[in-house]
This record gives sequence, structure tokens and C-alpha cells, in this order.
Amino acid sequence: MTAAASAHIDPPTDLWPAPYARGAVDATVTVPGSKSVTNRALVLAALASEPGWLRRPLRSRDTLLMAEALRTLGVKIEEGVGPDGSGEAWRILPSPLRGPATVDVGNAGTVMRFLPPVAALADGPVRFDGDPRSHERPLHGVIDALRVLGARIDDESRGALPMTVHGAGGLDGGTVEIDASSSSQFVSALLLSAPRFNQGVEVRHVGSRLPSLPHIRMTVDMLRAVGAQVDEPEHGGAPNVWRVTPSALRGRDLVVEPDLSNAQPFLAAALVTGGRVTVPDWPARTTQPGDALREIFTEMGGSCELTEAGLTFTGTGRIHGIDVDLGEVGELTPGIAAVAALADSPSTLRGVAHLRLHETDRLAALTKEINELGGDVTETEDGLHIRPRPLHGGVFHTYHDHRMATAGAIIGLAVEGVEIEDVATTAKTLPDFPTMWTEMLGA
Ligand SMILES: O=C(O)C1=C[C@@H](OP(=O)(O)O)[C@@H](O)[C@H](O)C1
Ligand SMILES: C=C(OP(=O)(O)O)C(=O)O
Repeated sequence: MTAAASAHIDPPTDLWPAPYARGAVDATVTVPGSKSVTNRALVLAALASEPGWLRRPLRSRDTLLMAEALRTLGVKIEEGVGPDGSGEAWRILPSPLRGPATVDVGNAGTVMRFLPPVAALADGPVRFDGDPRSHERPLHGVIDALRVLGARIDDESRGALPMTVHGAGGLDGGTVEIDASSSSQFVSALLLSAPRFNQGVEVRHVGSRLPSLPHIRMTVDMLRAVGAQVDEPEHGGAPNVWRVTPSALRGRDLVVEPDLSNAQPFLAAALVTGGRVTVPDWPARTTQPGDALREIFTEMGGSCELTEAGLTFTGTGRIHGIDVDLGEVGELTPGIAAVAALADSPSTLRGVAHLRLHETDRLAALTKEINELGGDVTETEDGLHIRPRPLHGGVFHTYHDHRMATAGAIIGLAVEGVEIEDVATTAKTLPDFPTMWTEMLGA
């Protein structure tokens, strides 16, 4: 091989000029289904004792990886229209779970955490691997707990991917203590499969903070909706113990709610441009953390109204800073940080130390990228301090993080010349983002 042929050549950087808003947006934006609901529903349907339907599922990298992994384990997932003939749907036909199998988790926290307990129920080895970042994201809570509950796992990297779960056709289950302070998904993962464990499960969180409680509530609600019995005694006002009784699960006909965290950049556009955006089908009641945007973005200067048409969010063009604990709604942090960088007063975002272990180290990435556009952001122990300053154009790097890309697009609305690196990374949860964004702006 010649020196030139062996030299490492960086691929050309893919830059997307973020559209600058010349006026107030006025748009209705239909947001695809929730990632968190779709992937929980797929797992529960795969573990059920009868077929189920999933209508308006999200079709994005994370959910297609989940569907593909379940197919590899023997579950049939067919394309179809829902039983009432409306909308696109998946029909899920559970079958005995089989190994050997190989699961690609990509960089999906839901796939890498929710599927190892399912694999323990398969009748052979299941190998898990994914993107380089998946090797760095914490998984010890799931691995250690599954071992206590009776599973055999080879994790050559000790507590991380890649690993092999040696499915034995069933799992004892029982009582386990875990530290879920680095990810709520450890708790959700164990609860979702627990009705199929011989003794069910009792999970006790023993760590310091427990992030993303609404996502654990989503798990509990969705389990109950398919007939599982879940008890969650409260401790100091919040649950820290969950008990799931062994039982058969019903097949469900579920219409997936729009992804309210993916609605965030569009609502932010109303706030930033002093415009108006309506998101149809905004649920009146939901466990999705994105529902907190109604309160957070209102405090930051807008107003919202929930009607038959959906949620209409209206901005005034003035954005105020905010001091807020985002521990329960961590995945909203990049979008809130982007809006905060454009505000008329400083912001402090707290309670999100665990974001250092998300798709990328989000606290470091937001600090670096906003500061490179002229901003003044500092990392704190558990969040960000953002002092707004006039920003200028430049490249906004995204680190394979969909929410970094949408955060950069929000800033680009108000700052001319922002270019988003690898906007295609939004395909993790919202493949049509660039088109939806330009359509919202009337381009
Ligand atoms: O269970 C879920 O669907 C999720 C839980 C949260 O994870 P962490 O608790 O790891 O933050 C959230 O950030 C992620 O986007 C989705
Ligand atoms: C943290 C996120 O994803 P994951 O499910 O991969 O943890 C996210 O979507 O913001």
C-alpha cells in the first residue's frame, strides 16, 4: 500500500446552512410519534401472549433498530393499516424468543437497555453491539441486575457493550438493588420484561438522584395498560421501589402520541421569532417529558393554548432567561440551552449531570458550540450557566447527537450564517427534520 493510500483522509464535512428566519413563523407542524412510546410498545407487544397493533409508530433510526432487533429474536412485525383502516401501523405477532442472534443497538439508549432483559428470555446467546458511543454509555445497572436475577452475561468490557446475554429460555427474577442515577432506563428496562420473569421483580433504586422520572412513569403506565400489576410504594414523595408481578400481557391497539421532545425545536421557533406554531394531536394527558415545555417556554416568554387543533405556542420575540432543574426532563436541555443563549437575561440549567453520558457529553458539547459562535456558557457540576451575548455565524458541530443538530437549528433562526454539521444525525428520532424545518419557515 502506498503512503498516500494508507493515509487517513477525513470525509468531507457535511454542512447544512441553518435557515435564518426573516420574519415571524406561522405554521402547523405535524410531529411524528414518540420514540419512547414506540420502543416501549414494541417491547411489550413482543412479550405479549397475543398479537397487537401499533398505529402511527415513529419510524426513525432508534425505532427501526428496535423493530429489527425484535425480528432477529423471532418476533414478526408486519406493515399494515390499523384495524379501523386508518393510518400506517405495525402488527406485532409475538413468537418464542430465539437465539443465537445479533442485535445492533446503534446509539439508542432504549435498545441497549430495554433488550438485554428480553434476550435473557430467549433460548440462546444474543450478542449486543452498536456505534462506538454505545460502548461508552452506562449499562452496568442492567448487566449487574440481570446477573442477580439469574442471567449469564459475557461483558468483556465489564459493564458496557459489546456483550453477549446467554438466554436460557427464561429468567428467575426476584429482588434487586440498582443505582439508576446515570440513567432511568435501567429501571424501565427491568420493569418492562419483568412480567415474564418467573418471580417477577422488585427493583430498588439506591443511588443519589434518579433522573427522568416521567419516563419511568411512562413505563409503569404502559405496563398497566397491557394488564401487568405494578406497585410503586412512595419514599419521600417519589417512588424508589417498583414491584412487578408475573403475568401474561395483552396485545394492545395503541395509537402513538406525537413526540413532544421532537416538537421542541418547532415550539422554540415560535418563541425565537415571535411567531406562532401549532402542533396537532398534543395529548391532554401524557407521561412524556416534553409536556413540560408548555410551562418552561411560557416562563421564557411565550404563551400557549391547548385546543381541539392541538397545542398552539405563541412567542413575543422577547426571550427571558430561566433558572430551572431539568433532572426530570433532561432530554429537553439542548433545546432549552439554545433558546437561553438568545435570551435577554442569564439562565441556569440544573440537575442534568447525567447528560454527560447521553448521545455525546451534552454539557461539554453545548458549552463548546455556543461559545464558538460568540456565546458565554460555562459548565457547572450538574448543568450549564448561560449568559447571552450577541452571537455570530459559524459551524455548529453535532457529535452524532440529534438534539445538538436541532439546538443549532434553533440558534440559526436568529443568527445568520450558522451551519450545522451532519444534520442527518437527526434521523435518530426525526428523519425528516430538515424538510419539516424549511417547510415551517415557508421556504
Ligand atoms: O426511557 C426513555 O425512553 C428515555 C429516558 C431518558 O433517559 P435517561 O434517564 O438516561 O436520561 C431520556 O433522556 C431518553 O431520551 C429516553
Ligand atoms: C438521551 C436520548 O436518547 P437515548 O434513548 O439514546 O438515551 C435522547 O433522545 O435525548
